[in-house]
Amino acid sequence: MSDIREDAVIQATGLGKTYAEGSMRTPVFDGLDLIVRKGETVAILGASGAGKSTLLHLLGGLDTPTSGEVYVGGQRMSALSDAERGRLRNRALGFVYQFHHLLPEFTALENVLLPVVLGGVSVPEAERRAKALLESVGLGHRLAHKPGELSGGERQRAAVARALVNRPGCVLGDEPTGNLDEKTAATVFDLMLALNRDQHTSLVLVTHDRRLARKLDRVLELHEGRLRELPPDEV
Ligand SMILES: Nc1ncnc2c1ncn2[C@@H]1O[C@H](COP(=O)(O)OP(=O)(O)OP(=O)(O)O)[C@@H](O)[C@H]1O
Repeated sequence: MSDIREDAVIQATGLGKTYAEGSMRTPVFDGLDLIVRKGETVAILGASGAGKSTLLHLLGGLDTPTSGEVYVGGQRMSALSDAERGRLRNRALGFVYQFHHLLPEFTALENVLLPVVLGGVSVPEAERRAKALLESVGLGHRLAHKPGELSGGERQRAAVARALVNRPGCVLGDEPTGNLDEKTAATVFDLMLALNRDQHTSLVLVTHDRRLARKLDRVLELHEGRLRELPPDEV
């Protein structure tokens, strides 16, 4: 039985993934250990195909490991039913992707509201929270705009607000600014860091951009199936 740390929002032990389709097997990594502490920010770097998205999916309970375990808020993901895992994900984790995944027919406010209402919070309280968050990401004047009526940076900021609305312990971002121009990417990245400081939400962000990665507390590199912490002068 591995040591499960109390200050970990996410902990992975001996994590391995091999994709298997018919007779084709694609080993990605094996035996990875990772601890994300409360309030900590972690960058994951690695070449294309190194397994960064795979790792993030496993940490977020969106895919099942071939070996090892993931603990979210101290709960072993593999011990939960699909429904329990879904509830834990909705409560304890937020997700931001390269493409915003906002629902096109809903306004910015409704998009941010959805996860809270699904989490069982009353509508007035959910609305209060969603509005406050949209204001803090600079979208207080765009509540009634649908995604198609927002700029790329505004859509990503709305996606960040949606990821944070259930006050998760950790936000997992897969290239959250990868689809934005350099300046907007830096703005959205800095915004995520500011929210991390205000709300002590941990961040695990996959990025190709070393300059952005340097802003985080720790930088890990996934290379040939191993996860290595880079010293600051190597980032
Ligand atoms: N569903 C799948 N079935 C089989 N192989 C897969 C599957 N998904 C990913 N892979 C393979 O696993 C490896 C890791 O993929 P992953 O998407 O995690 O890489 P990545 O580091 O996120 O890459 P990128 O930076 O290009 O997005 C790749 O070689 C990929 O081809």
